[in-house]
Amino acid sequence: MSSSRVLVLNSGSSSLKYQLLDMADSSRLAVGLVERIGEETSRLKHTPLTGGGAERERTGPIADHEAALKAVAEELAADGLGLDSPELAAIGHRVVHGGLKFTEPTVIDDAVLAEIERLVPVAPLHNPANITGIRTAQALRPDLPQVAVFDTAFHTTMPESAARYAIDVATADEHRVRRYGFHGTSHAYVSRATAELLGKAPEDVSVIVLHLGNGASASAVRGGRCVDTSMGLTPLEGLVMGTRSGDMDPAVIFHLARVGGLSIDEIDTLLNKKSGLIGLCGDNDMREIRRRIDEGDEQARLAFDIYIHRLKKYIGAYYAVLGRVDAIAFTAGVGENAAPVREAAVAGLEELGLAVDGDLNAVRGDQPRLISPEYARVKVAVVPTDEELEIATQTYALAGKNS
Ligand SMILES: Nc1ncnc2c1ncn2[C@@H]1O[C@H](COP(=O)(O)OP(=O)(O)O)[C@@H](O)[C@H]1O
Ligand SMILES: CC(=O)OP(=O)(O)O
Ligand SMILES: [Mg+2]
Repeated sequence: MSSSRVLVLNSGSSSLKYQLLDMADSSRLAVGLVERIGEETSRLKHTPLTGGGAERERTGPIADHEAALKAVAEELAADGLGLDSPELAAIGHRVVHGGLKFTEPTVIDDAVLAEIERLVPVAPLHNPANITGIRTAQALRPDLPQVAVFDTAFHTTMPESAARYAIDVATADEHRVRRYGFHGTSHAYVSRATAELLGKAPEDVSVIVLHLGNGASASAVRGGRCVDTSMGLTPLEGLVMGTRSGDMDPAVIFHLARVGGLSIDEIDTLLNKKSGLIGLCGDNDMREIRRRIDEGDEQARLAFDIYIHRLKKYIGAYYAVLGRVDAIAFTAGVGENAAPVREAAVAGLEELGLAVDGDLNAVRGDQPRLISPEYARVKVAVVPTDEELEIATQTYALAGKNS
């Protein structure tokens, strides 16, 4: 029997997203999500996409990522798609921080795992969950190749002028302090798909990608290579996010510690989990924020305006970094769905050749599409990201064929 299936695991700080794909035709066999891991109200939503089974849900406490993956394995087994299947060729893991060492997808062995572990201090929300996912998957299928696909890999092409902070070089080098960038799998996929939408080769286009999910980042991509991105040492820098502050004067931290009396851990939690949209208005879901704005809520309005102001600054900055821009691509939950965000981010940039057509912007869909008017010199696009398909493709290319 040929083995062409790949299981993709994307472990977040409190969630586990997964997809089982058949790489013979890149089709999805099952997809699902475990949310609120570690809380009393965990929820597993499993959707089989083959064999006509219906969507299923489990609620109740799921203590950690190990328990979550075991529950996922049970759901898959119930559909005859269990992890013990000989058709499974490999397991692909999204790993958020790969430092500078990992520039390509990598088959995981003990040394690779140790390196991912060493990077925990610079990705405290993400790498520990990734490691648990890998260990649990290894225990379930020790014979299978497990592949790490790194968020940071695509950004390793950034020039030193973009990657370095302007701090003492010896200190920076000693502690590996530099800008790594994240969401790279998405930036790579979306920049390529945008070139395709324009009918051009990736080598021939310059694109600004705006990945606006709960975490959010922008990137400047020239000829298929990343030249700058908004996230830094950790996924805290850059745009305003669902719960993260993005850019601010680093002296805010000293002030909060010295004058406010907050501990470093408290400030870490404040900036990573209680800031951004949720800190500004109490909600991190753009749907809810738009609903409140429609009802005249001033706090939601201001949160939205701050979010847009930052986004616009990055569009301008990356326009300048690239010098010439062929397209701006909006992606991820907010970028793909929130027409008012796209409209507001581009408003007033006509002098830069940028415009959004109201009717095209209002169209919903899951295919890449242009939303700029015919005359716009710089195209504006909505390009749905597919990190899982990209991870599966890379995993299968590396490990699938030999198994
Ligand atoms: N229909 C919609 N309209 C506006 N925003 C949406 C819509 N659907 C999802 N979102 C936004 O997308 C976010 C989730 O994006 P996603 O890319 O799935 O994030 P992550 O991968 O970081 O969990 C939600 O928090 C919400 O703000
Ligand atoms: C790196 C990062 O911010 O990831 P996510 O958006 O999944 O939190
Ligand atoms: Mg995401």
